[in-house]
Amino acid sequence: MPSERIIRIGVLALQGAFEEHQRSIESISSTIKTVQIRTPDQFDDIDGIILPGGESTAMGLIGDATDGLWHALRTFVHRGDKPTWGTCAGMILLAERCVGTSAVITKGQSLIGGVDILVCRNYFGSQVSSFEMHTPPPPAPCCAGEIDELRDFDTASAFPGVFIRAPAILTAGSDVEVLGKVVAAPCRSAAVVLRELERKIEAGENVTQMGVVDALERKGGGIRYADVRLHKETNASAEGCCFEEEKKEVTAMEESTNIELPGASDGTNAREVICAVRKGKVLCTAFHPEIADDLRWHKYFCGMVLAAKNESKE
Ligand SMILES: NC(=O)CC[C@H](N)C(=O)O
Repeated sequence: MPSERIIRIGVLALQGAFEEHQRSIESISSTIKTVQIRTPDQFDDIDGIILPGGESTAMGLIGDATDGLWHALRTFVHRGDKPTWGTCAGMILLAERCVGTSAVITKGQSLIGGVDILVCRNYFGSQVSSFEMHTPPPPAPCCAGEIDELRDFDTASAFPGVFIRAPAILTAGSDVEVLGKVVAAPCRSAAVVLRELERKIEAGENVTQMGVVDALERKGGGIRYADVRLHKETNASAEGCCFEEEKKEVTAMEESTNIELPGASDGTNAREVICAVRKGKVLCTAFHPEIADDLRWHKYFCGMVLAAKNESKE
């Protein structure tokens, strides 16, 4: 195999599921290799990069503290000639706007940006609320004819989306192609954030970042986290109560603390959110394809890398 036919995909290796991505990519074909990226001088030698899932706040802190790394990564992504794929925390890094940011960082989350999306961190709940659900499959990879293993692609069956403390995309700009949506209720802290976000939007504010704590501490009309109950939870517990007194208590709490979210007409707060997008050469997925037993998203990304490599030769 001539070396120019080898594809080299970098995987940001500061923290998180980078080894799982490497295993998935390398199991596709012997012509596709991966390399762990930790320093700014490594970007010239790769044909594309994956920003893995893990913890976006931690990655931002490490990235900012590593001389030149965040600058090199921003340059790579924003130049837009080679593909980037962010999964879960990696997707958060690629967002232009982010709500539900951590209380640990007061100066805001250190984002790479590049995709006009507004993400809500931890929309689907905490680590213990991790789950798997059917999500739309990716489109067939382009240039599939060039690598045997990318052919015969199943575009019909659902993809097993693994959501681990996953973010949701709330809105996407007009230049962003939506590749997948799911219907899900926000977890309690995300519901607080969404309600405050909606209030700010109605007041004409342009929100680029907002922390959970910012949403909670608003003066006059602010709510205490401990008081918050979602419709789904309160309804379920009221039904499950054995004692009248307990039932009354739950009902009273429901009246005073339910969060009315926009679009929650069915009383469950469930809403349609976006879980996969593409903007030019940047791909984002909210879930973790690297731990699903299904290589289709990895194959789709390899198709993007192959197409960009062909383009650069023209
Ligand atoms: N599995 C993940 O990547 C979780 C992402 C995490 N909630 C974050 O904000 O970074």
